[in-house]
Amino acid sequence: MLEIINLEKKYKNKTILSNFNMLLDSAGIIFFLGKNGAGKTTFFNCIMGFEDYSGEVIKPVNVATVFDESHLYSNLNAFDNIALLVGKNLGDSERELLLKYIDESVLNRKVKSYSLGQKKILAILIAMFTNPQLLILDEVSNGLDYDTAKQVKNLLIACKKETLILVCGHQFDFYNQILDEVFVINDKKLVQVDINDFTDLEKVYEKFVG
Ligand SMILES: Nc1ncnc2c1ncn2[C@@H]1O[C@H](COP(=O)(O)OP(=O)(O)OP(=O)(O)O)[C@@H](O)[C@H]1O
Repeated sequence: MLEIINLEKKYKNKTILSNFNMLLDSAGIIFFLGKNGAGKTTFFNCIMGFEDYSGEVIKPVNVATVFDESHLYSNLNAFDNIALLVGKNLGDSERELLLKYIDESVLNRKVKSYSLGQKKILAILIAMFTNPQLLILDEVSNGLDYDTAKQVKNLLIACKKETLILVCGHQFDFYNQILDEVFVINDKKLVQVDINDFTDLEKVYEKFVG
């Protein structure tokens, strides 16, 4: 599903990511842990092809990403956003999923009136409606209250059954219970954590970064 071979990223002469290798061949949530400036977004940008790099990225054809909510059309309602950004009519199950997470009265309002959580949920749903084999979510847990975080977690659990989802973020509680694999990006290197030894992200941080 996703293979990274000897990926290296430099900005001018400064190496940010060195000799990254990774093979992910099944669906699930893959968490990338790293302190501020470790290179998580840069790695995601390389995978998406938004940055140049050396090495190889072998990825599925259909990849979706949610970096923030800025791509939503704020003067349009959710249905018009979906029509423009997904480019197809929703099927019954997709419509059901949409209504499960956002009330119809909200969906009919312009996106600029949405809460941050409603925008995030809509952005993730729009990404999912494009049927990606690979979904990349950069810091999707930022700024969510307890209930919205729970909703987004449930949505990700529903999505991860069939989709490979790469995530990063600093709210460890949010990710502890939903992740399937953990990688650490630290000191320019990518290290996979043995999931059999995994207890929680705080401990991984202390062991690999702190
Ligand atoms: N366009 C750029 N030019 C030069 N350096 C850059 C550029 N973009 C990112 N960097 C540097 O690359 C390093 C990695 O940044 P990146 O944003 O990938 O980190 P991050 O792990 O996502 O951090 P955070 O958790 O704070 O979001 C940082 O030192 C950053 O300053």
